Amino acid sequence: MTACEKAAILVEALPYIKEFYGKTVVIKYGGSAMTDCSLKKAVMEDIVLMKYVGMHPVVVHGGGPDITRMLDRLGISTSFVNGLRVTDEATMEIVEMVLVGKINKEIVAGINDSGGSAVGLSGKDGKLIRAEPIPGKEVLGLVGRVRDVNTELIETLTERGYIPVISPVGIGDHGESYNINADHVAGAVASALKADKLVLLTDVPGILADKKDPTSRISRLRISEVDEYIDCGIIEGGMIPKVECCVDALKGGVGRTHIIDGRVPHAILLEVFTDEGIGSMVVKG
Ligand SMILES: Nc1ncnc2c1ncn2[C@@H]1O[C@H](COP(=O)(O)OP(=O)(O)O)[C@@H](O)[C@H]1O
Ligand SMILES: CC(=O)N[C@@H](CCC(=O)OP(=O)(O)O)C(=O)O
Repeated sequence: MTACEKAAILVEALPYIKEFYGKTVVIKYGGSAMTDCSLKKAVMEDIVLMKYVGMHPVVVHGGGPDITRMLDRLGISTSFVNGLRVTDEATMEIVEMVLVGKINKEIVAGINDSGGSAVGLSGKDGKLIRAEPIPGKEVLGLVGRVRDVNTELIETLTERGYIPVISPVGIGDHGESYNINADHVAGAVASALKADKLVLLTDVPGILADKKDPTSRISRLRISEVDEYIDCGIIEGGMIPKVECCVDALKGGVGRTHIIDGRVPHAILLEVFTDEGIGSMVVKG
């Protein structure tokens, strides 16, 4: 690549840097996209770069595959209903250990190693994510939904130059833990902060019309089309909470929502700073 071409790439980013200067971008980093080390490093670098050009990235992470691996090792069986893990007390203990104790600290260390200052928080810290059981879903046990987000804590950190990294474990009225799908937490955090963008990183090129065909990406999906896609089974499993979270976020005042392929190196940079629209956008209407 010539020096001129390199400069052209930097200049292409200029309008986006200007547009998002001082704006909040919530990034959901899903367990399925946490595969190899170089990809993880690229995600950390993208987040740190966003911070240094004046945006306020806020990270919400998942870790479903790691939780499942740990439950397997301990001989605890696990199951999902519409993408949500059925969570009894023994499962909750492992969910919290893996998400808060392991994955959160790995991401914090990775961001710090790439030159940022990350602060790891579970939903219990500063009552960040107050949660309650999902009505009518008793079968899911300790799975919760977000009742309230302590935005002041997040804003205090971001304004002082820190990058908050949030685990999707909520706190109930009596200090009890709730397992919340990380997509739902990301959507609720983005809405509460009135974020400009919500970016969900996962392990597929976006919402696919045919899950077996990676070229069948739907680049824009309107809110009004979502139920039909879920009812006919095109969107299923782990993609359901993702799309629902985009819908809730848009209704909650978030500017744009994107589901992108975290297996593409520097997918966040491509999404935020270039003209290339990657992944799927869920839009109003
Ligand atoms: N229509 C669809 N398009 C793409 N992926 C889909 C679709 N329906 C279901 N999926 C599944 O959703 C998965 C992503 O959700 P999940 O595994 O929970 O990811 P993450 O850990 O990133 O939250 C994909 O790997 C895919 O198997
Ligand atoms: C209720 C529920 O399903 N909680 C999720 C929390 C982690 C998560 O959401 O991880 P991903 O983003 O990697 O899927 C779970 O137990 O797997």
